[in-house]
Amino acid sequence: MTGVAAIDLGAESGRVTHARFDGRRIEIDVVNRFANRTIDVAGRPRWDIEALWSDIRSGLLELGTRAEVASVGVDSWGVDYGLLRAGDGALAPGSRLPQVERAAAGGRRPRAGMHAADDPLRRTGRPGTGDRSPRPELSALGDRLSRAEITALGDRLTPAEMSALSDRLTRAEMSALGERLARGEMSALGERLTPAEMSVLGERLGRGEVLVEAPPTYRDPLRHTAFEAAMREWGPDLFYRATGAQVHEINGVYSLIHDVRVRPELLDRAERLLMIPDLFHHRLSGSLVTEYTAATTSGLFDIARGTWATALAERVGIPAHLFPEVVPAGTDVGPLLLDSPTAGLGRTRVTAPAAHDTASAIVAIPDLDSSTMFISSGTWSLAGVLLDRPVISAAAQRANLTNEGSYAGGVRVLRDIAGLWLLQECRRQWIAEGTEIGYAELAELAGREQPLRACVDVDSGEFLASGDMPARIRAACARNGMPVPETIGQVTRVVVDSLALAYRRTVRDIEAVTGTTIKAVAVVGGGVANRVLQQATASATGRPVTCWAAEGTALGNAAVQLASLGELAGPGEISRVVEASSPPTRYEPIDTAAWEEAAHRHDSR
Ligand SMILES: C[C@H](O)[C@H](O)[C@@H](O)C(=O)CO
Repeated sequence: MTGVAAIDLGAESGRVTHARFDGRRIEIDVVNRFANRTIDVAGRPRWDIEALWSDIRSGLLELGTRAEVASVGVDSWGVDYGLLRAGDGALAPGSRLPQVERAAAGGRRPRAGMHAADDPLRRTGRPGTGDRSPRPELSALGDRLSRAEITALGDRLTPAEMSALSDRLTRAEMSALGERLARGEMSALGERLTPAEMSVLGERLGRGEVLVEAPPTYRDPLRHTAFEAAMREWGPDLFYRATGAQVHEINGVYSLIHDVRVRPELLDRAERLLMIPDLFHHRLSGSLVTEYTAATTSGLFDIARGTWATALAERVGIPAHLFPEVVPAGTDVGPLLLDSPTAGLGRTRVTAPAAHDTASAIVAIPDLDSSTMFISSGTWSLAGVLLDRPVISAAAQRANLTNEGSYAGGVRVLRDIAGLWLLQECRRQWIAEGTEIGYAELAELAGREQPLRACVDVDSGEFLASGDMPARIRAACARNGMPVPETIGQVTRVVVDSLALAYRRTVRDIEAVTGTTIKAVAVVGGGVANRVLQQATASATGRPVTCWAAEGTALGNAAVQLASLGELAGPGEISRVVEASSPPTRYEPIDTAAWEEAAHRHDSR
């Protein structure tokens, strides 16, 4: 039995899960579930990274008291990033890691996060001596010494010894040694290390890379204003053609452009940009890389060439040196470096899964091919197809279909649909008004209502921000001359029907833009629990719907980690295992004529 920790962070909530693989199926247990709240910083909503970190840390430590954890990896929502600055600027930005390409090419498990040509400190005895043999007596040393003794040893060790020990030291002990280094107490050490080795050691010693500020959120009204300004100044084509990414106000690139213009000192202080999941890989292992699927959601990554869109960045004033090395999903980014780890975390590796949550979610759909439209159903509904190449065209741009990277190659051509956010916000309002109600009850109430009485365009920008969603839905219905939903059940029914019609439009647009024929729909994620929505989806699209795991993102995250550990042989075997791990639920289209008519009525408005 192999166990890994799959950490899945959504816009509304996060969870540390324990995934146990018995050779046939993966069992997912939620260790802790926590809310993901934004904090107000100078009047702007920002992600509370410290709160998330503390929840992640306590979940992991708790899991380590009762299970052996072979690996841990984080996935999260896309588009958002954090800016890091080094303690005293010793980072060597931009130098790439040939062994990652070599490992990826040879299918071997890559090892990343180090900037020197090879991890000289990990294996060599004495730098520059050509002696590359490991020194067993040193790691044995690490095993024998107590923590206090290790700290005391700090200034007597050679670089190779330092590296052997660095795997065993907690972050606090690393920084203690780092301070010594900074005080020049160990200058002798400096003389023995090459600059690349010093930078590696600096990284491992956790030179206090800190977030320049709490990351901005995609619902920040200021990103909307920055988007409009960028569209006025450069127009959509510049961004779309350079990246193949949807031209959407949620993309992180627009907050960066705003900061370049309005707060240049912020960019001057920043050394590295990391996407949200990689901010946590950094906390867990000190790594300073970004995983590919996460990078492709930034609005700054050229999916066609597989590199950062540096020409676009320079054109809009974003310093290209911020861009980190990009590694494939499944990359080992280093040993877990938690302070006082619990027993089961002593040998844990940190592995970058398909770190964009949607990319992990579709790993949990068995045998996904281009004739099936996937829907990753959570705060957002990401509806699209998996193709072997990006689709970058005027038609795709008009339909605002984006291209995002996938695990083991392939491209997700999809649309961001506002999703269950509308229902989350309605529920938040009803609870604030004193009605405690759960999602299951909301679905049940909607199921009792007459379908298709009214619907709204869930993708119109009016529903992006938070605040009294039921009133905004009623206002939109009134504005469009539709019956205004009064009760909680009626409002929920409008959300359900409107989402199902949005999925129908997306089937039609994807077929038109990509030339594929969609024969079925596969849904994964928390939304599978809403049976009324899944039945409406089948009827609105006129296709059979198969629902897979509610915790599909965590399942996909874990499967990629297990493949990286050599427990699974890759996409084919992953399909077999996720199929065995989550029995599907199927829905067949009914009353399709009514949905056809409603769609025409709605689209003709
Ligand atoms: C803004 C959304 O979070 C993002 O576009 C989407 O891809 C996602 O990550 C949903 O979880």
